[in-house]
Amino acid sequence: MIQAKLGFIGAGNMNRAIIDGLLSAGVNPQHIAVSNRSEQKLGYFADRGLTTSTSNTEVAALADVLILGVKPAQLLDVAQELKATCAATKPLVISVAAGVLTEQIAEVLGADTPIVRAMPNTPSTIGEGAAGLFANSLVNDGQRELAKTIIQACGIAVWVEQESLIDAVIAVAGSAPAYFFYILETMVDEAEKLGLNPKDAKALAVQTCLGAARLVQSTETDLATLRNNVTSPGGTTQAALASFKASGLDETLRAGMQAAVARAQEMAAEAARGR
Ligand SMILES: NC(=O)C1=CN([C@@H]2O[C@H](COP(=O)(O)OP(=O)(O)OC[C@H]3O[C@@H](n4cnc5c(N)ncnc54)[C@H](OP(=O)(O)O)[C@@H]3O)[C@@H](O)[C@H]2O)C=CC1
Ligand SMILES: O=C(O)[C@@H]1CCC=N1
Repeated sequence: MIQAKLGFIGAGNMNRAIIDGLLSAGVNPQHIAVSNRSEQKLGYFADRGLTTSTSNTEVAALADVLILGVKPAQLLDVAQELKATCAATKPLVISVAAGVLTEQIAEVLGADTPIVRAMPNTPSTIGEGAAGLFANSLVNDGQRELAKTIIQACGIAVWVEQESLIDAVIAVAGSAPAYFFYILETMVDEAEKLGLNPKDAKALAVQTCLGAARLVQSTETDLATLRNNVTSPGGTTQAALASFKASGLDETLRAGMQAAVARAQEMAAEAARGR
């Protein structure tokens, strides 16, 4: 189990999801400290036995691993605030921010800073996260293992060897829970319009989503074959899929993922301009 002291900067949605995942995985709450600029969100963590503070430097001073979970636009200012503390304590830095490059963080914290960029997602909160990790050249093998252990406690994690691939991870995992929630919202709404009551509509749509995902995970059978197994020739599924195709669903999904990547690239430029 993780013995390192973990310091989380930012108590928002993503850091909270990681902390929830770590606590469910059995990480000692006394090994976790969390800061947030406003006090309100810290009560949740204090109630669970974590050290909390509105001072980022106070939390950073306690940390072997510092997880930066503020919004991208705030990340480099927060790094500036933490620079002196990090110079003294030399933590492994993990940034979960979309768009902000390790090089940009190192420009603020110092060129000798080991930095991992993690791109997790919010199902981490129930140990079902999917994350990508990239390490700069200062991260040693032990730190790589530690970073992966922390993120994997909340789900699965894969290393990418080029930082630009973190943007692909954003498109397929970081942002992607929202795509599925959006699809489910539409499916539930339409099922209601077709006459099902809201409770049954949601239960059926959500269980189908879960069942389909679990079926994929449980078998070597490829996705296209699993799809074909549902699609009787001349039947209802074929009619639905033909309608999706005719209205350009494939291109729509691809364009959405590309838009996520393009936005991540813009955010890196914005972070650079903001300083
Ligand atoms: N949400 C997601 O699904 C994912 C998010 N990410 C990344 O995670 C990061 C956080 O996103 P998310 O959790 O959604 O955002 P949230 O707005 O929920 O959380 C950000 C938190 O940072 C706090 N904060 C802001 N400035 C400071 C500061 N100077 N010092 C201390 N705390 C501060 C905010 O406090 P306050 O409440 O007082 O404003 C807020 O609680 C982003 O960089 C995002 O790119 C990555 C993958 C997925
Ligand atoms: O929407 C965002 O920018 C963040 C990054 C991935 C998920 N949420």
